[in-house]
Amino acid sequence: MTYIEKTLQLNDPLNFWQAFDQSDDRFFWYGQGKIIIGAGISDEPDAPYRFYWQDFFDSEKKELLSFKHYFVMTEGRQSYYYSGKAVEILEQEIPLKQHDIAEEVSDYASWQRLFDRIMTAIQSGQAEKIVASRQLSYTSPEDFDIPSILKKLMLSNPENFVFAFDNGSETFLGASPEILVQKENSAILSYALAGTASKASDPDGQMLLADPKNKAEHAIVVKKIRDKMQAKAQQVSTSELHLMSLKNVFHLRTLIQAEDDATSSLTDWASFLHPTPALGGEPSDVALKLLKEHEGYERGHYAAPLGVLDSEGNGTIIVGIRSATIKDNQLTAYAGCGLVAGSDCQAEFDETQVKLKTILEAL
Ligand SMILES: C=C(O[C@@H]1C=C(C(=O)O)C=C[C@H]1O)C(=O)O
Repeated sequence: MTYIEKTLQLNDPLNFWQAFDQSDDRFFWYGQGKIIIGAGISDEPDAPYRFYWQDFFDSEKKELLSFKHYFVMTEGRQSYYYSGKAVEILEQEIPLKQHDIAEEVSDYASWQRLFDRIMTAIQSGQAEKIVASRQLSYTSPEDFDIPSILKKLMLSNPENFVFAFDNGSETFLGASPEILVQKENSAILSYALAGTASKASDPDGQMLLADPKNKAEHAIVVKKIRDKMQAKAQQVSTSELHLMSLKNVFHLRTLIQAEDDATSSLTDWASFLHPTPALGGEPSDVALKLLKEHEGYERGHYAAPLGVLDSEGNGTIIVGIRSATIKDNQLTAYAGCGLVAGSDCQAEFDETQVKLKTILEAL
């Protein structure tokens, strides 16, 4: 083992994030009671964790990164793993900041154009479902404060996975509710997460659970993930359809599980399942081609696989939704939703507005 372990007792784990130079690559992960922070790229073969990311469209663009320094917090116990020289972690109060953001210009006209294109493809039978998205830009008079945003994301979204990847020049961060694939030895799990209602209009989610359009949209995702899992693993099972309750929305969720003794790696699984019809569409090739041509921006990390693997190769890969890219005082946020026959342009736009709140409420 080239890593040395030291016990820490930080009042705020974000002090670890802060301890590294702005030019160091860093990643942050919070989910299922665990916090993992990595800093300073390393080529050590025996890192305790590795961080994975993949581009949304370009499957060749992906990386599995190891770091020199790790902060790991599980069940209240904190460890610092380092290879080389330890860095002193100073304890400071990390204040919650309120950013004074300038309103974005309305993009409804371009949303309507994209919506019309997609609905034409759906109505002519070329596709069953296509997930359209928006990119919005915001400016703050001061640089955005990443630790403050991460803290707010964790406080408001305990059910989500909060993540950040800082490549030394910009930060991609968010609070995603959606597991693309989780692996615990031979046990594989994926979420079919599609179908959304705002809590403001459907306070207990019962309208969503009974809604035929949302259920049909959801069923497309379940079928695709289940069929794909069946091609690669045994004992594929699906849970009952149920609600996932988040801060501002409910989603329809079905858990899909399988046993894989054939030793496909977690990252193989991620590349195999991505993009599910929850983020791309069905058929996938038709949806991706249309999105590439007409969405009007490059998705990059948005809706793309991103996650953490331990030294045994077990871990969790989520999709980078409810997310934003931040560079200094500029922020670009993303939100999308699935379009199917019967979708309404204004209602879908409103759904993306509610999804954007995950990021906007953390600023
Ligand atoms: C595309 C996004 O979310 C996805 C789309 C959903 C939907 O259309 O109902 C629900 C959850 C996610 O799979 C997003 O948040 O940007």
